[in-house]
Amino acid sequence: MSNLLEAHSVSKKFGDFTALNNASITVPKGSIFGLLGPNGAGKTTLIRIINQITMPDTGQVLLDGEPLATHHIKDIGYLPEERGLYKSMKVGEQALYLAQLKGLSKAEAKKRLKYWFDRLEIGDWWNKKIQELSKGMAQKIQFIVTVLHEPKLLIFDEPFSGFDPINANLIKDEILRLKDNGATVIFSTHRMESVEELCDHIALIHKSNKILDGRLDDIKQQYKTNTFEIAVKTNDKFLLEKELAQNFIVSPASFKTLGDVLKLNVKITDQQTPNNLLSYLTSKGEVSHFVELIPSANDIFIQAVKNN
Ligand SMILES: Nc1ncnc2c1ncn2[C@@H]1O[C@H](COP(=O)(O)OP(=O)(O)OP(=O)(O)O)[C@@H](O)[C@H]1O
Repeated sequence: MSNLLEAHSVSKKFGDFTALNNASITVPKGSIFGLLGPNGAGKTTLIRIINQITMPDTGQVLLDGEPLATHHIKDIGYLPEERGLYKSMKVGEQALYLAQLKGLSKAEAKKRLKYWFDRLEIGDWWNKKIQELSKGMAQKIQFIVTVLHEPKLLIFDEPFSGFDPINANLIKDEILRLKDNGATVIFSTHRMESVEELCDHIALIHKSNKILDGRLDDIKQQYKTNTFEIAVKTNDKFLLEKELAQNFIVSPASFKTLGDVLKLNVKITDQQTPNNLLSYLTSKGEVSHFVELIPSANDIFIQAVKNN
C-alpha cells in the first residue's frame, strides 16, 4: 500500500515553546489514521502544518510523494476543531457558498448538498438561519462541507465533540463509508475510546513528541500482556487460586466467585503458552471462560507514556 501523506521530522516552536518536536507520520492510502494524545500534545499544530495554515520550522510534508504546495489545498478537506459559520446566513445559502469555494459549480454543489442533507437527515433545515441551529446541527453542516468536494485526504479535528452518541455513531459510519469509497482519513482526538472501531493506524503524540505509531492491530499485539480472563467451576476456589499462583502469575484483584465458579485474570510467563494454562485449568475443573485480554487504546497510551 503506498502512502498518501508523509510528514518527515516536522518541528514547530512558538517563541520558546516547542509545540511539535521532530514528528514524523506516514499515512497509507485508504487508511483511517488516528492522531491521538491529550489536550495540548501538538496534534492540531501538526494538522495545521499539513493544511499549510502554519509553516513548520523544520521538516517536510509530502502529499502523494510531492512536497505540499498551494494547489494541494483542494485535495484536503479539513474540519477544524474551532468551527465557525456565518450566523446570519441561511443554512443552504452558506453551504452553497462554502462548496463553491472548494471549486464546485453551483449546480453540482446543489446536487451534492441535497444528497448529503437527506443522508444526514437535515433536509428540512435548508432555509433556516445558522443561528437557529444547535451545536451538533451546525457541526453536521460543517462535516458535509468538508467532504462534499471529495478530497483525497480528509482531516477531522475532534469530529465527535458536540455530538450526542446517536449522531456520533452516524458520523462514524459516514467516515467508514468515505474510506470504503477511497478516501484517506486523518482524525485527531484525545478521546481514546473513539478510535477502537475506526482507526487502522494510529500515532500517539505526547508533550510535542510522537511516542508510538503503527497499525493498531500490530500495536495491540505488541502491548499484549499475555493475560487471560478465566472462569473455572471447581470444588475449592481458594485452593485453585493458590495453586494457580504457584504456576502462573495471578492478579488477586481480579478474584471473583460466583457460586462454585472462580473468575480470575491469569498471566503466563514467556516460557509458557496459552495451551499450558488451558490444559492446567481443564485438569482442575470445568472451564467456562478463557479469553485473552487485549489492551484498549487507552491502556496502550498509558503504557506508552510510562515507557517514555
Ligand atoms: N499559535 C500559537 N501560539 C502559541 N502557542 C501555541 C500556538 N498554537 C499552539 N500553541 C501551543 O502549542 C501546544 C500544542 O497545541 P495543539 O493545539 O497542537 O495541541 P492539541 O494536541 O491539538 O490539543 P487539543 O486536543 O487541546 O486541541 C499547546 O500548549 C498550545 O498552547
